[in-house]
Amino acid sequence: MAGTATIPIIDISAEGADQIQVAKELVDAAVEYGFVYVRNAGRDISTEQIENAFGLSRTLFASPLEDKQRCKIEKNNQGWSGMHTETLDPKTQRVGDFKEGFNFGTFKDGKATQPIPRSIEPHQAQLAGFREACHALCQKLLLLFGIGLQVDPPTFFTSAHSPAQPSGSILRFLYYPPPSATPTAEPADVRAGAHSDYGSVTLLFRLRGQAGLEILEPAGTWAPVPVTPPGTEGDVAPPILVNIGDLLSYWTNGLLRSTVHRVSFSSTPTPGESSTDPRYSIVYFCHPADATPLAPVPSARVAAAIDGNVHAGAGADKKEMTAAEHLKMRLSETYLQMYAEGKK
Ligand SMILES: O=C(O)CCC(=O)C(=O)O
Ligand SMILES: [Fe+2]
Repeated sequence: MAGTATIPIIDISAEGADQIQVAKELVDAAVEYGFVYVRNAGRDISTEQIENAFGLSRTLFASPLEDKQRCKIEKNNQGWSGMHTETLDPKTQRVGDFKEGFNFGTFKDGKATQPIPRSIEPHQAQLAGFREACHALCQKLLLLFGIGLQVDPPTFFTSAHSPAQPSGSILRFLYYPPPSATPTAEPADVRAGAHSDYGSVTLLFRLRGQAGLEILEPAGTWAPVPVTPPGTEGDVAPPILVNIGDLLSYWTNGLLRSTVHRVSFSSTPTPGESSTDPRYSIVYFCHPADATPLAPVPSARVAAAIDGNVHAGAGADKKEMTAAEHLKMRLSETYLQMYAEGKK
């Protein structure tokens, strides 16, 4: 598949896999690409759980508009965002993203702690379970990063991501209407503007056949990221796409790369994929506990990255802040309008 992104595929839960070797491969992928496919044999998150989550997403976005509007996104980053509400790349976008989103914060005793559309109220426990499974997978990845970077102790990142503490972690459903329903879209418009994610690690679930995601390669060209990369066609579910967010890149002095990506209407089609249908994706943005100071990571490899500054930008003008301060800084750039209104 010429032109498609080269992203390593790793099976972190294969029986008998050597965890040191897996950790090394994961770190190498994060340093070089910022993205990695985690092969999904249903061991970490079951196929049924993922299918159910996509089913709930369809139900949610098909809810009456008033019901979604009742749950509008607030400064806590939870709730529904309508078409064009979010502008991920304000410098280049003529108009906001052609998408709807719904951000779920925490659940308590299987119940949401925020307003949610009536249609999904009976299914809150399922959503809570899915969010928990996503967080557990992120913890597994964060432990592997600790091992692969020889952080002392290797649980340095996982302890900072305790699910019991308040954090910016968000489970997000996304719906991109079909181009036939967005006749005002111009050729240069995008379904989701170019951006890098804000947190530590992101999990992305996609559906076979639905194109659109592209990453910005070092040469400055956009490369499509197939849902089903070669060799995974026979897997029970497409691999889960994992990428490094700005916070983890910042925390590791830019050693782990936070790669810019977008969702376009017209990415070069990968065989078997198209952009003509509605597109659904599910994202889990994993963040450390709010109070976590983004202090130096006790790893010789990370420390060495300060001078080399492998990827300029992320860690370049480093000042110590907490995870919550880092998130606030990034959110205020995306929801310009909401934050401007707040300032009035
Ligand atoms: O929908 C997708 O495939 C990507 C979404 C994304 O990058 C995001 O929400 O941060
Ligand atoms: Fe993203």
